[in-house]
Amino acid sequence: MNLIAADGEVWRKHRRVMGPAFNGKLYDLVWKETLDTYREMVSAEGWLGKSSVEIPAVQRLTFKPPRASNGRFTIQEALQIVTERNLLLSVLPKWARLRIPFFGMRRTMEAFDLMTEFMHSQVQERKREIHTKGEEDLESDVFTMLVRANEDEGSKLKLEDDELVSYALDFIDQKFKPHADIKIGNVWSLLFAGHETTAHTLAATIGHLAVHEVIQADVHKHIIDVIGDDPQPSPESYSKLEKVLAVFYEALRLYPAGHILIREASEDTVLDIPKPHGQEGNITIPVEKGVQVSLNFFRVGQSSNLYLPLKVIVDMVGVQYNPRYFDEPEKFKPSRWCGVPAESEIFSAFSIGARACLGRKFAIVESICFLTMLLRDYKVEPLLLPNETRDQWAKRVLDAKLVITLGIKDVPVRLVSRK
Ligand code: HEM
Repeated sequence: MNLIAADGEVWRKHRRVMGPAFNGKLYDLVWKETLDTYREMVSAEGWLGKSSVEIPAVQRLTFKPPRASNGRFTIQEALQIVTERNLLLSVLPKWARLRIPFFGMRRTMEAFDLMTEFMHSQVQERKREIHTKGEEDLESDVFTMLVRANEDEGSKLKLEDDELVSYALDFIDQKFKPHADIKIGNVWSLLFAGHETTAHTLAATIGHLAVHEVIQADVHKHIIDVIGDDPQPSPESYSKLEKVLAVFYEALRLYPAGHILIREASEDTVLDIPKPHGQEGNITIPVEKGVQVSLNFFRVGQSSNLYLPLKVIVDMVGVQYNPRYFDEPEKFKPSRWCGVPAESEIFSAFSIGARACLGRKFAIVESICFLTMLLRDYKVEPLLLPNETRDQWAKRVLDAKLVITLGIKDVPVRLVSRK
């Protein structure tokens, strides 16, 4: 069980353990870490002193987690392999995983081992700190909170070892028969929830700014107005950078990383939903307790008034492209977010209500900081193929790609130094 998968009382327990870690102190830390990460990236990529650099896929940068290595490959590579491969692994019995000579299976298993070792070493380090440091000297980052809850013998909020760092995703047993052994501790679930989603959205933001020169110039001016050439802008700048937030929100609306949400009716109920945009009246759908609910409709025939509910999922792409809420929904128009209050439900890509994304502000602070620094220092241009126009680039690149989360295809760009 983990926070994302749990329901009812178990969910409440996990949320009570993790919720307090998502506070102002954490967001200041996220801001500072992101500044350091940005600087490290510029230096490690060898961009210093160059007037421009070409990046065949900007995802190569936005997907990079912290550096660490076991000599075979880095945590960066391991995490990428793990996120790409965990579904493939789940449909192979354990014994077959090391024996199957193709699909880079050995490398995949090594990546899992490295990630697991890394997680356990982090846990051990946090445990040492918990036992040796005083209360006031302990960090209040999410990882520390989770390990403390794991150490909290006798407490109602104790997290079991399984709930901390375990990982098993097996849908096939040793004899190739279907079964379900799923254990994804909170640390893994946070990694999956936070890493790919943010990385995809950053890539989509950069891709759209590359072809929307006027919008990019306006955002750049705004950044200069707010932080000037300060090499270490303070976390307080965050709340003033609303145009950077608007481009991030708009990219996330176009590519909602959490593209499906599963909901189960906890009691018999009736959904009363407006007909598609431009049509009068509502559709009423009875939903029985236990049914998994969809807000997506399938119209029977061209003109009939019969709608069949597809009772499977909440279709987040449908919500974000609904012309009832967004004019010209296919267009990249960040200005639609200007002046929208933070608590408005119109921005729903992190979901809304009790089960909304716990990492929303984490993701936003991190992304605003990264985009602000990148766009202040570099102009982003599309990296065109020979004889390709910008419009052709946009048609080729600005399209969706689905792995576990929804994202954008590889975004090739040129960064031109503004210094
Ligand atoms: C752009 C980045 C992100 C997007 C678009 C996003 C989107 C979402 C969505 C749509 C949900 C609801 C899922 C559902 O109800 O089935 C969710 C839940 C959640 N997200 Fe995020 N997320 C992002 C980043 C993060 C980050 C950085 C973290 C952690 C550091 C995080 C942690 C979580 C957690 C723990 C939940 C489950 C909350 C609960 O059920 O109580 N997310 N996210």
